[in-house]
Amino acid sequence: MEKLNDEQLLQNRDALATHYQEILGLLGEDVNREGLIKTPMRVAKAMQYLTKGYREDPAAVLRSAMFEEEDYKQMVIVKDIDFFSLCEHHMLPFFGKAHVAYIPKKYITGLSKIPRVVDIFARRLQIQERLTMQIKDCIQQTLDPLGVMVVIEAQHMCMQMRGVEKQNSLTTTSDFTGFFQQAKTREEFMNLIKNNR
Ligand SMILES: Nc1nc2c(ncn2[C@@H]2O[C@H](COP(=O)(O)OP(=O)(O)OP(=O)(O)O)[C@@H](O)[C@H]2O)c(=O)[nH]1
Ligand SMILES: [Zn+2]
Repeated sequence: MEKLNDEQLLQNRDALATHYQEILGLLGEDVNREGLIKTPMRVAKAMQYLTKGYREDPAAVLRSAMFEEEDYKQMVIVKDIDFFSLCEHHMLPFFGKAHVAYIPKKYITGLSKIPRVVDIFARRLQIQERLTMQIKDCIQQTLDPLGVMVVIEAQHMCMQMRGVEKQNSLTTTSDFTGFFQQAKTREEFMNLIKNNR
């Protein structure tokens, strides 16, 4: 997707606000009532914020704190990373926790960079499966570790507030590379994210 510069971003924000005003009217609202006067611009800003991941580079974030570390060859796990995303089918939120593990080969990254990568991919229109794969691919391609695994547990508002209306269902997705192809390695990760809270 093309990167927007600041000027285009502001122009798009104005255009979005105009459209949201029309949308409010089409929903049967009185667009001139006091509570709604600023709503179109608020929604425009909120939607640009919730999709700002398109304008950020996750690999650059990982590389910004990438260190050579030849000796540590065990799993590094960052678990319980809260995220909020929007499903691309309904543009309704889905949110939950991401758990990420990798086994370094030559490089490690600053720990905070993993949740930053999760956020960059989450702040786009997504499906949970693709979010899972993109995080995995970005870490694999940038750090070139011996393996990476991503598990995401999420609730989808499009399944809770509407549609099938199942309030307690949780969707789990996972994807992995390298050493995580071994069931034992996956088990170790799954045990570590379940326990020790
Ligand atoms: N695989 C996958 N499906 C998703 C995700 N988010 C939403 N969906 C599903 O996308 C599907 C879209 O199906 P459609 O039948 O075209 O849409 P719909 O008529 O609104 O479907 P219902 O939600 O069943 O009412 C639904 O089954 C949603 O539950 C996601 O992250 N991954
Ligand atoms: Zn949906």
